[in-house]
Amino acid sequence: MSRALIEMDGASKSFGGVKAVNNVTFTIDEGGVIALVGPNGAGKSTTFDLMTGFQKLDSGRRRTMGIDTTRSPSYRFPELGVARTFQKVRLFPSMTVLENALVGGLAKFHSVSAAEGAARRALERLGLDDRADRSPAELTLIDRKRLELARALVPEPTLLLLDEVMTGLTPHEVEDAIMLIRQLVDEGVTVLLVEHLLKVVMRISRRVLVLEHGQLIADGTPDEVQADPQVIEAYIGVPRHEEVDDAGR
Ligand SMILES: Nc1ncnc2c1ncn2[C@@H]1O[C@H](COP(=O)(O)OP(=O)(O)OP(=O)(O)O)[C@@H](O)[C@H]1O
Repeated sequence: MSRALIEMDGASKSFGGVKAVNNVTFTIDEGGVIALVGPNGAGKSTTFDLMTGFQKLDSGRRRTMGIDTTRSPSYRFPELGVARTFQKVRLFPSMTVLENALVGGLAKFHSVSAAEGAARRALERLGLDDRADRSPAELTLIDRKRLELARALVPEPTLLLLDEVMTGLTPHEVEDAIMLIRQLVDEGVTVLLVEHLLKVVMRISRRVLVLEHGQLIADGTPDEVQADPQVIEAYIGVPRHEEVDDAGR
């Protein structure tokens, strides 16, 4: 069996009376693309926050690269090989594009010049190197997303968590994003996606986890998950025969 990168054991998180994540257990093993899907408010982003130390677990445990990180803060994760993007792009407006990318490498490299080298390589990869000295305010939405992805790549992660990076992209931009994800996988990066574009998810993932109301209701291959009645009911909300009818078959 391949190496366990992140193990969540009985993870729970509530906000007031809302159980955002409710006793969830899963392991993210190494290799390929894995997706975390579910309806709006199912707890996907909170699960990402719990996996990366951006939210404290109310109960349950977390291991990262085999180390108990249940109480570790978010800044420890890049050096462990885990990086992420956010659903709402988080950039520093008073810093340049290069500086925003470079921040992603400080915890890993412990030297500004090494982090700057990695940041320049990541910006080049995302096609932003010609705007390194600009303000992020001058970038379009897609380029701000690219910059956030560049920042996540700077520490050269083993596991990359992408929170809805394809939302709002044109079909052409989605294909570019898929190509980049596949290149990263070829280089040995494991990619965990939260994504609403189900067709894309089913095309590129080897494994799909489904959350509903904070609980894990399915975990399997795209074919297994799409055939699961609980998933069809909860997530797609349309009985299978109606879907088939819609497709004109
Ligand atoms: N910081 C917070 N404070 C209060 N409630 C929160 C907070 N973060 C999330 N929630 C609530 O927890 C639940 C799960 O939210 P979460 O954002 O994790 O779901 P999601 O699956 O990522 O949703 P979406 O697909 O809409 O992004 C929702 O009911 C949400 O309103």
